Amino acid sequence: MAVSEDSPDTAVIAVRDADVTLGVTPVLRDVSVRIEAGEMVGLLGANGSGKSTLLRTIVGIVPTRRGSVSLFGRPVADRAVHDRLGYVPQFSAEASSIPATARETVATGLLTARRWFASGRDPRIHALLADVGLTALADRPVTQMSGGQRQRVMIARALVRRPELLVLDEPFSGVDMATQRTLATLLSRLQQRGTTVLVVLHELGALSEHLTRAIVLDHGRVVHDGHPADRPLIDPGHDHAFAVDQCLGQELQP
Ligand SMILES: Nc1ncnc2c1ncn2[C@@H]1O[C@H](COP(=O)(O)OP(=O)(O)OP(=O)(O)O)[C@@H](O)[C@H]1O
Repeated sequence: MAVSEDSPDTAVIAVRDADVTLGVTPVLRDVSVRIEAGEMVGLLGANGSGKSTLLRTIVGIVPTRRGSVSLFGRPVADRAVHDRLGYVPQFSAEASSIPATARETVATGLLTARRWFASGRDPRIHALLADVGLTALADRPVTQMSGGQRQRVMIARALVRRPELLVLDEPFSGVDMATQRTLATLLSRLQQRGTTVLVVLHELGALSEHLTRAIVLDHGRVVHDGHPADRPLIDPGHDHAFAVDQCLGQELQP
């Protein structure tokens, strides 16, 4: 979605004309994305299309070479916005090596520069473990959990400081269909309570009926941005028709 330079900054996420290069590889090209409060947006695209890089750019881990990112109307470099943000990276990158129980892992979400100690007995942690259906496994080491259980621990950890914006990178990856439905219901409940959700997906899957918008990336560019139920006819000769069709299952124009 194009964003004009002088539009007011009411968006929870505003990425403007962003180029991102990793090493010498251009990964994102001229990306503009605007997400308003209370939306639940799916970010889709083939492997290597730049989804994780865009998420990392949005949370301030990866810098833009050109363009800008703001959260809640402030530059992403402003540390104040990070208190309002929960980020769940792809679980294999973080959770699989954590030598801690579910309770301890969720408690680390309370750590801040000002508060070095977080008790695993904090009532918030108990409530969040119940929300994600892990009360019975609270004292099990994360390393002994299934992929879906680890995802739920990491989501609970991201929620412990009650973020207004929750950003998740492929939370359904390696997760069985029943757990995907549980996670989809959880995310939908959060959205109904007012949390803005941005989630990287390989396919619309269990979240399709809950998304307010689907954004498709192809080779580092936004090639579709609309409601998941939108079925625009796409010229099959269009450069990005295949990518959009693969992600959204749309009818191509004969
Ligand atoms: N550190 C890096 N240095 C150079 N290129 C990188 C680096 N990290 C990722 N890339 C490249 O950037 C491109 C986008 O990667 P990214 O992980 O953002 O894609 P993705 O859409 O999330 O893929 P997947 O669905 O496989 O997770 C890929 O071509 C990848 O090889």
